[in-house]
Amino acid sequence: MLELHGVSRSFGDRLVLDDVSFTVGRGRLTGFVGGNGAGKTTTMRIILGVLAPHAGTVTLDGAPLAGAARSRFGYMPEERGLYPKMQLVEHLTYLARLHGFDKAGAASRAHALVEQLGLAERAKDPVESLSLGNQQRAQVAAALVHDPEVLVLDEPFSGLDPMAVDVVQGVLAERAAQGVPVLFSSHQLDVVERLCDDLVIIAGGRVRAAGGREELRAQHGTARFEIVADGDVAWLRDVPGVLVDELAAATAVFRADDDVAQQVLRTALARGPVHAFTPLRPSLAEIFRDVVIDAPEPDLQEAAR
Ligand SMILES: Nc1ncnc2c1ncn2[C@@H]1O[C@H](COP(=O)(O)OP(=O)(O)OP(=O)(O)O)[C@@H](O)[C@H]1O
Repeated sequence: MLELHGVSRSFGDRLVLDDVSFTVGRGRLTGFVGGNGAGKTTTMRIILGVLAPHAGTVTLDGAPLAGAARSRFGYMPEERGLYPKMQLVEHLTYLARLHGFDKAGAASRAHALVEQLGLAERAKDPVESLSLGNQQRAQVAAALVHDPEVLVLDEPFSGLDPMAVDVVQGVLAERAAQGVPVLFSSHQLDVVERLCDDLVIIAGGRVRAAGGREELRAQHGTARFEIVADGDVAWLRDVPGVLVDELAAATAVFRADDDVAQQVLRTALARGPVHAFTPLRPSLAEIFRDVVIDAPEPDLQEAAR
């Protein structure tokens, strides 16, 4: 397990990370979500050891990270950095050589990755001639070239079409299934919602929520239910503790706590057949609004003084 504990960092007198703590479990795809300037890249650079924290620790399975341990990390930085003139497969072979693979091993690794990321037909193309989406896939391949023990990816899904998202997600999920902690940042809440097991939501340099996707859905947002009955369900309006959001003849969406919802179901069944009764979990966008937008912005600069 990769763990950040109490990580803080300032630039000049600007505090940009404030007591950031979270874990990235083995076998879990962890999405790191936050708006522009929230502190995602800074956090990732600290994990990688590119930037030093001013306070706090980063550990892997409880052990502090030395340089050698980090050489087993795979990182896809925000600023994409492949040599534009180099052929894709040649480039990946070169990177594998830098990581200590022998010539044959490096070439076979490069070919396997090109294949896995759906770039086989582009293998001999110079990197600069690839479409943006394919360059992005190439960057993911570059982060994976040495079979890393931990994967940290800054916006790996940005600019990808839905098919490419699935390809990259498949590759990351496979690494996660092998026990690799995988942390990726994203602005695309719908993508994160679909792909990740765990979530870390950061805003203004502070972690606002972290945990399993389902756990967070259960904790945040209002519990809502949809009911589809046989006859009119307008009677719902008169049930104490029920707030009807939508009503159309035999279908309604309402808010209520779990006990009241169960009572509604019993009442509905006593009245006639119920075709569907579904808890509607809040979407990630709703949770994000709940924990980020609705929460008062902490005055980090004040806290830094
Ligand atoms: N080297 C630096 N010097 C000064 N300020 C910096 C530096 N790097 C980052 N910052 C500031 O730290 C804050 C967090 O930036 P960071 O890049 O970590 O955010 P982010 O969540 O990755 O944002 P984005 O989604 O826009 O990439 C920002 O206000 C940024 O301006």
